Amino acid sequence: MSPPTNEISEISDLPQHLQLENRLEKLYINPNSSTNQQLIDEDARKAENQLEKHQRFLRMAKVTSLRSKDPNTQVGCVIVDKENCIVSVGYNGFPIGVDDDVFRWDKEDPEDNKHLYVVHAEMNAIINKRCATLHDCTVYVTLFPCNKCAQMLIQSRVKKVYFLEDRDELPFRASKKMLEHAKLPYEQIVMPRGKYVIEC
Ligand SMILES: O=c1ccn([C@H]2C[C@H](O)[C@@H](COP(=O)(O)O)O2)c(=O)[nH]1
Ligand SMILES: [Zn+2]
Repeated sequence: MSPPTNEISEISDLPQHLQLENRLEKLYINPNSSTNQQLIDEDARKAENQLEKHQRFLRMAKVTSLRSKDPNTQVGCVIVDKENCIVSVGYNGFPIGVDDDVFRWDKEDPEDNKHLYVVHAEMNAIINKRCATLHDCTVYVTLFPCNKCAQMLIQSRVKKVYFLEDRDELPFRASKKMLEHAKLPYEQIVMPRGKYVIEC
């Protein structure tokens, strides 16, 4: 529907680039109106609630990581379904029956180091799942997944990965390349200080 006649003469007198600008201004929604402010406030509240939910699950992943016997890096992973129910947890550790006292946790000897034995937290969480499928689940992990874990998460068809810490090392760079190509989104969450304080 064309604008009223008197507007046509005003708008058509303007240079082309101003004509669009003029029309856009007429569509401009005033954020200061009470209705729009309420919409903006509601969006802000929803975003805050979402962030708090991610922080809660990442705090659980951090608590899970405390069970790891890796003296250098403890990793925890929590997987939740579409209803935000926890369906699995995992931490980095040696396989069942592989004795922590026999196998070494150090990493100096290329022929005998922990990386040859340790099961990653994400892998343990995938294996430990108490549901038929991880399809569309959300993964919370304290350390960004390596390339091998990224493969398993992609194959498990999880929906998104939230993480606390990242590393600029080849396995993690390769992981990002795969996740982005597979369109599996990931997001780093910042925890305010004190969020790990667990009242026992
Ligand atoms: O995706 C990952 C990557 C690493 N981990 C675990 C494996 C190891 O136990 C530590 C890393 O040890 P560094 O001494 O920092 O190399 O993290 C994991 O669980 N998931
Ligand atoms: Zn891994």
